[in-house]
Amino acid sequence: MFKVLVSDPISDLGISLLIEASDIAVDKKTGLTEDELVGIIGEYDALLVRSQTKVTERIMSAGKQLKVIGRAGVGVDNIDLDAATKRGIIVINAPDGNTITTCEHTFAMMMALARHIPQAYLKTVGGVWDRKSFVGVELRNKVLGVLGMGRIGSEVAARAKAFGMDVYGYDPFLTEERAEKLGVKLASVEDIIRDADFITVHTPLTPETRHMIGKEQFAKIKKGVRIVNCARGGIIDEKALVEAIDAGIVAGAAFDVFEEEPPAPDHPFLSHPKIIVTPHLGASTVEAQENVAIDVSEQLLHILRDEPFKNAVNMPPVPADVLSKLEPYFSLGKKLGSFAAQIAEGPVKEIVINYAGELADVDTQPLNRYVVQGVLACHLGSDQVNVVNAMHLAKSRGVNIVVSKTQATKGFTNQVSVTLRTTKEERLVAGTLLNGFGARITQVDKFPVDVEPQGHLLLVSHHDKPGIIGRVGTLLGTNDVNIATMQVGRTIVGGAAIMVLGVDKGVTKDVLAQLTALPDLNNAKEIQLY
Ligand SMILES: NC(=O)c1ccc[n+]([C@@H]2O[C@H](COP(=O)([O-])OP(=O)(O)OC[C@H]3O[C@@H](n4cnc5c(N)ncnc54)[C@H](O)[C@@H]3O)[C@@H](O)[C@H]2O)c1
Ligand SMILES: O=C(O)CC[C@@H](O)C(=O)O
Repeated sequence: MFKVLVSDPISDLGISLLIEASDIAVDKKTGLTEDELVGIIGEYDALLVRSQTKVTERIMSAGKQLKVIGRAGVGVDNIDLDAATKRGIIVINAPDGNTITTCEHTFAMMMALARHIPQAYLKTVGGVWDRKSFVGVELRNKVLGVLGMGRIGSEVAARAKAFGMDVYGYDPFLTEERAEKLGVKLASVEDIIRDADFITVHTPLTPETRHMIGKEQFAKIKKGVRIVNCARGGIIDEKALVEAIDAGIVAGAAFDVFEEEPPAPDHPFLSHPKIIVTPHLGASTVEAQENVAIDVSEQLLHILRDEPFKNAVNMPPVPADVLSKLEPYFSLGKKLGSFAAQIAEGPVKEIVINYAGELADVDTQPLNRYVVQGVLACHLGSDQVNVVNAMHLAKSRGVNIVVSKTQATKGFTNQVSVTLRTTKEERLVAGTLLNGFGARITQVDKFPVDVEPQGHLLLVSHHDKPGIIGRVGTLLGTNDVNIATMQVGRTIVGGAAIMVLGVDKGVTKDVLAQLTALPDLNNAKEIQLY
């Protein structure tokens, strides 16, 4: 008999599959503290949560029998994934079940914002018949900018079209073909900032999306824009948003999510007349809660019964003999994918992985997944992509994966190269494992280099001319950025060249812009590898 603990409110109908299974015993105990969970988790094989329970490392180490944690919903930011992976606990989620519900909530928020419904309601029930203060705007003929065209963003776009809106979409995986199919204009963030009357965000919260609309964007944004966030707190800079509203730039905002949840009682959103809020209700419908609970219950049953399952967020199923040959390359593969994704511009169309040398004789499928994970995690969020779901996610986003192998190497026993083809360009990053020295990046595009793939790196492309290295060093020094390592690569003297610098801390966008403005320097990009 397997024991399942449900520690957040989840409807019986959703988990009826578990309740009715003869080999499962379900306990529902909601509102427990971490200490209380630590006290009882040891007797359970599975834990089923929504977003309230924070599944910490402490809880997992006390869960000696715990095989699986099910999240009835999309975001797994309340589960310590690393701790789960370390212990071999499979984490599963239900990414599809609340898409429509959250899309509809976004629309409810957008319409309530356009027509001041919460503010008007409060006045009316307070006995004041005020028709003058609440003149709204129509959605028809307005430009809606959708940042993040995944499951929810695409559904929002479809509904916006039915309202007669002109929809702009931006997503690193949105290609011209897909945009056309969805009937949206393929736009950049800048296009959206410049033209949109309404902006709605539907991305995960990642280092890249954190404050993707902040002070800098509000300085250029279309006056009178209205902003909706039903995705994750922090994608829009809350402080900068309040300033932009108070400065008369932004007309209003509707937020379902906060940088800190629940927000402090004195949070400026809670008393601002132009901001409407809900307490993370995006997924809270009877239908969605049933859908996600049914999905996750099904998967949970498969895992407990040792049957094939989908939507695992964390576990790499690799046979032991393959593992011993490939394991040393997993981290390198992921970093090469991540490096390539961080330097390539435009929506990714194809990932080409080439194995040279001894690796050509091995079934590299598990390693392919690490490379693809590295590419996708950059845009989808590291908590959403893992070696189990990486290929599925790539396929569902129309990203083609090509794997080629060759016995011949250029001096290395093994070499892995990752070529990323986007709608704009093709970028290549190759690496190897050097006996006794560990992982190295050996090539970036056509340039040979020798770089440890670790920490903060800067990739600078320039013309091979005297003085350029000094200028880069001086500029970084002036901006308090310490250079730990530096590699220069060129193919001909006086031609195109690159520098890869290891720096002790991240650099600001402003420093990158200053670097790019240096004479004879074409471009500077920051890459973070962990
Ligand atoms: N409010 C709620 O209750 C609620 C409910 C469900 C989901 N969510 C949240 O909504 C968000 C979207 O969920 P989804 O199911 O559509 O996820 P999804 O993975 O299907 O879509 C996210 C999309 O964001 C894109 N993206 C990543 N980085 C980007 C960037 N820098 N610029 C533009 N696009 C970028 C990705 O390519 C992807 O297509 C997630 O943050 C999820 O946690 C909130
Ligand atoms: O459980 C919830 O209501 C939150 C759901 C939502 O934020 C998600 O990521 O799925």
